[in-house]
Amino acid sequence: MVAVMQANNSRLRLHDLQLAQSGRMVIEHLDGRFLDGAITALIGANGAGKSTLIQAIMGELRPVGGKVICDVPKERRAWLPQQLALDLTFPMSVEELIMTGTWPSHGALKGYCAAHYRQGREIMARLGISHLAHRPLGELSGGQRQRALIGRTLMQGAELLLLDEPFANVDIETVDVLIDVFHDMAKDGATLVVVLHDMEQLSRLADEVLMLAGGHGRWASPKEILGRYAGQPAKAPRLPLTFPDSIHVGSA
Ligand SMILES: Nc1ncnc2c1ncn2[C@@H]1O[C@H](COP(=O)(O)OP(=O)(O)OP(=O)(O)O)[C@@H](O)[C@H]1O
Repeated sequence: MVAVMQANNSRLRLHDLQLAQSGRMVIEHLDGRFLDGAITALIGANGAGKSTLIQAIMGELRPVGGKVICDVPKERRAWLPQQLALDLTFPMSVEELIMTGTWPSHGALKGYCAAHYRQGREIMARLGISHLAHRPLGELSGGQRQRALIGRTLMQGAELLLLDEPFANVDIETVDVLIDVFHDMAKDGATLVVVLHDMEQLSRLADEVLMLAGGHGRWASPKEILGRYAGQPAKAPRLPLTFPDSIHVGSA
């Protein structure tokens, strides 16, 4: 567990960040910081650049200008793509998947000690999947699979967790369990960045919001965003392609 940070601390900062895909600019001159011990919702219309920003934070996409400054060690960073992007057909059980969370810091070849197995069992109990420990991943429901994947990030002791639509294809009970787990991770000092499209989930989860539109980013409080989009269907808010003037613009 990491120590709880002061609210104004940040181990993840963006400085004049400019990102492109295949030579086309996607994000221009983005500044700001993600608070430690907080959950930031990353929102924007399809194609606004949410996944592009996450790729850059993970170091998988080189900025064309500016930089991402991340003080979280690589072995404590976790990135969970959209479920559809994952191939979970390989023969591995839930427990085996969760234990791989030790690999980034412990290595893949050393094997596991009793303490690792104990921790793995505690994590499965916390996520309500103890009964699935020996179930192959390919035989899980969407919600069960998502709990197992989050279990792996807990085993890793992730201090920076990037999640791309973590509640897509997930049952309501799993949403409740995962929201509690994410809040607990933030309380322990982790930095969470969550791509969301659902305003109800945003209201339950987010401490702050980064909205992307038209190549630019705006920082806002959940209250401001919810005030503006409250009247829209929770599942399909029409997020703007450009910014409404009344959204407060935060600073780095
Ligand atoms: N590998 C790629 N090659 C070329 N263009 C890309 C690539 N990946 C993304 N893009 C383009 O970059 C822009 C931003 O895409 P990105 O996937 O970051 O958006 P997003 O906000 O995550 O969208 P969605 O909500 O649909 O997941 C889009 O115009 C997209 O077509």
